[in-house]
Amino acid sequence: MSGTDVLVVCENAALTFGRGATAVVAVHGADLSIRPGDRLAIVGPSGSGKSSLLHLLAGLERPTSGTVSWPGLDPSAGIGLVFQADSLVPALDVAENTALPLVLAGRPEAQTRRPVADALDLVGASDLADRLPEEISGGQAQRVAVARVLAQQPRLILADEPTGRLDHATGARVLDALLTAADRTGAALVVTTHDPAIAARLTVRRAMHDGRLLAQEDVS
Ligand SMILES: Nc1ncnc2c1ncn2[C@@H]1O[C@H](COP(=O)(O)OP(=O)(O)OP(=O)(O)O)[C@@H](O)[C@H]1O
Repeated sequence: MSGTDVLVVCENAALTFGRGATAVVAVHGADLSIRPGDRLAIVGPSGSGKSSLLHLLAGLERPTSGTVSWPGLDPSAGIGLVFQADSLVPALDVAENTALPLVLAGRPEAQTRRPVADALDLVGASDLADRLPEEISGGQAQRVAVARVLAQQPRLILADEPTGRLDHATGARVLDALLTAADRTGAALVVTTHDPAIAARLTVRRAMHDGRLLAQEDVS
């Protein structure tokens, strides 16, 4: 595989918040490459640095030292982020919420219908299209949040604790949606989780502990 097939590369990438005595090293020099088709779980307890690492991969934070680069990807267009917190707009129905990033990017509404319908279908939420966020469950809302990312057809999906606040069965369904979508679109998928059962469903797992990304445990 050539170098430009690599979507994102972290080389000794570190992220420190604050300075001096109160500085917190959220990520110690992390080395990581993500390629098309990868299915990676970053596993660790609360505060271990998982979100911080994901933010580096997304380009939302700049490394304090080391580098993060995207040789085979335009990070402003090719990355889809699924956040843990509820992020649906209450006044918009499910279809409008799913279309929102495309509309904000300037796509005419008529051209959003197909990708929105496809994305809702992929997560099994087509029947919710006309409902408002207050009319759906937390698990359904999280699947819609996944659909909203899928509608943008990202080549790299970064999901930060997408199942964190859901019961086990609902969380498994959200993960099903992410895995199915990644398989069908060929996207790479990175999921952070503290749940070993969720991590077990990804192909490769890497543990994080006190900001350190530990060696790979490849289960494929
Ligand atoms: N904006 C910030 N300013 C200061 N410290 C921060 C900031 N963001 C994170 N931290 C600190 O960095 C460390 C890693 O936090 P991070 O959120 O990356 O961990 P996490 O593993 O994702 O935790 P959780 O599962 O609870 O979200 C923690 O000590 C946290 O308090």
